Amino acid sequence: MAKPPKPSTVKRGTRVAVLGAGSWGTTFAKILADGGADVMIWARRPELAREIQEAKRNSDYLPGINLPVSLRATSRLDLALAGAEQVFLAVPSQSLRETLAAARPHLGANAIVVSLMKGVEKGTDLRMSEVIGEALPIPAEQIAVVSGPNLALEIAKEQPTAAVVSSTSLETAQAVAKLASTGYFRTFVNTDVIGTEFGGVLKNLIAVAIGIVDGVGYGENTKASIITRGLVEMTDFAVAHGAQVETLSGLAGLGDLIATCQSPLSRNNTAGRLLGQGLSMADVTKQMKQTTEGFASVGPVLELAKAKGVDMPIVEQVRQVLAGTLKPADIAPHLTTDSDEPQGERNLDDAQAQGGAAVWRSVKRAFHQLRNGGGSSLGDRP
Ligand SMILES: NC(=O)C1=CN([C@@H]2O[C@H](COP(=O)(O)OP(=O)(O)OC[C@H]3O[C@@H](n4cnc5c(N)ncnc54)[C@H](OP(=O)(O)O)[C@@H]3O)[C@@H](O)[C@H]2O)C=CC1
Ligand SMILES: O=C(CO)COP(=O)(O)O
Repeated sequence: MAKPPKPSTVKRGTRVAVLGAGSWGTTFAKILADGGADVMIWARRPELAREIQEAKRNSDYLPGINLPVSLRATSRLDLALAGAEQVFLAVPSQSLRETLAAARPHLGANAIVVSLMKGVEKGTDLRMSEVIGEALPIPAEQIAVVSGPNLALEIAKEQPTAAVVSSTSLETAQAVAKLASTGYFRTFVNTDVIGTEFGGVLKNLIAVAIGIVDGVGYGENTKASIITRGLVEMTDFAVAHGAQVETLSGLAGLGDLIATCQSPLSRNNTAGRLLGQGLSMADVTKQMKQTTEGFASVGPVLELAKAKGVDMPIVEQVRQVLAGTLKPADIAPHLTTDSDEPQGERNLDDAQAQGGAAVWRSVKRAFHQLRNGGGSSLGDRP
């Protein structure tokens, strides 16, 4: 298998495909087109492909947004993938494998394949990059993931933000970052695929918890406690699975956690709020018109946590609320414990976070860099 192209060989007008024309796929296609790539987006519904192609609009998912005139759309996978050097995937996580099976015959052998998704596959507990590695005959060096505080509608309105592109190959991450960069979208790179992917998966679950307590009517103390303890859970979990602790305090971890927990634009947050207001999981699922990844990944995440002996009390409470076995009003950041004794606050510098002290050093380093005009963001490199 040939090596992916070096960043220096990636030129403007590079042919890329985006599979999935929902809110994120369409927004990402806009980022790529605005950055100068030749983008074709695949929508599974021909009428949506036609609207994007002809009216440069996606009124189902991004009402009011004008898409770039250069953006092309099709409902045919073969046309979308023909000649694509980079292929970006933005379908719901649980449908990735079937989408890849349909795409495989049309995919170039050297194409870089990039997950924009934030989920874990039910049944296999695999991250999206792992599903790609299983479903396609390409080496890990040709696979990348993108994550960060990236609420689609804000970005579609060209409000500035940043993201991180991660691949085990720094060259691949840089090649993707180079294309996926424009005036309002700044991309950093790292090689910690595990931390980058799990950051995106886990913040969804904490955002559901935040939505629940919001729906119940609890205030800022409750939410701040859940966000803080949630970051500890996220870090413990990801590090136990091989992530670098710095990644969880970067854009793909803390950054995305803040955005998703704060914003009513977040579907996970919104779905949690409906649960907190008393709706059942089935009713919330019916009401949500878009993908709510947290609902599907709560089971796989808890299985993965159990396998590594990681305690995830907030995520466990989310599972119980979803299952209808815990009243939303009983969800709390108190962290379930069998002991009546007061517990020490297990912070990010706890030994279990394996090098959590490094987080603190990184935070201090980042503040120092910011104060001195440095641009580096913790583990994510420009
Ligand atoms: N929206 C956001 O702000 C962000 C989302 N993400 C991640 O991106 C991924 C996609 O989310 P998002 O775009 O928001 O989701 P949306 O719900 O907005 O869109 C989903 C897209 O996938 C298509 N789709 C649904 N089911 C299938 C299927 N079985 N096979 C093939 N295509 C299917 C939909 O087609 P149709 O319209 O025909 O139903 C639609 O084009 C998720 O993992 C999410 O976590 C990441 C960062 C930001
Ligand atoms: O991942 C996102 C923002 O970074 C989008 O979050 P939701 O899927 O909850 O809308």
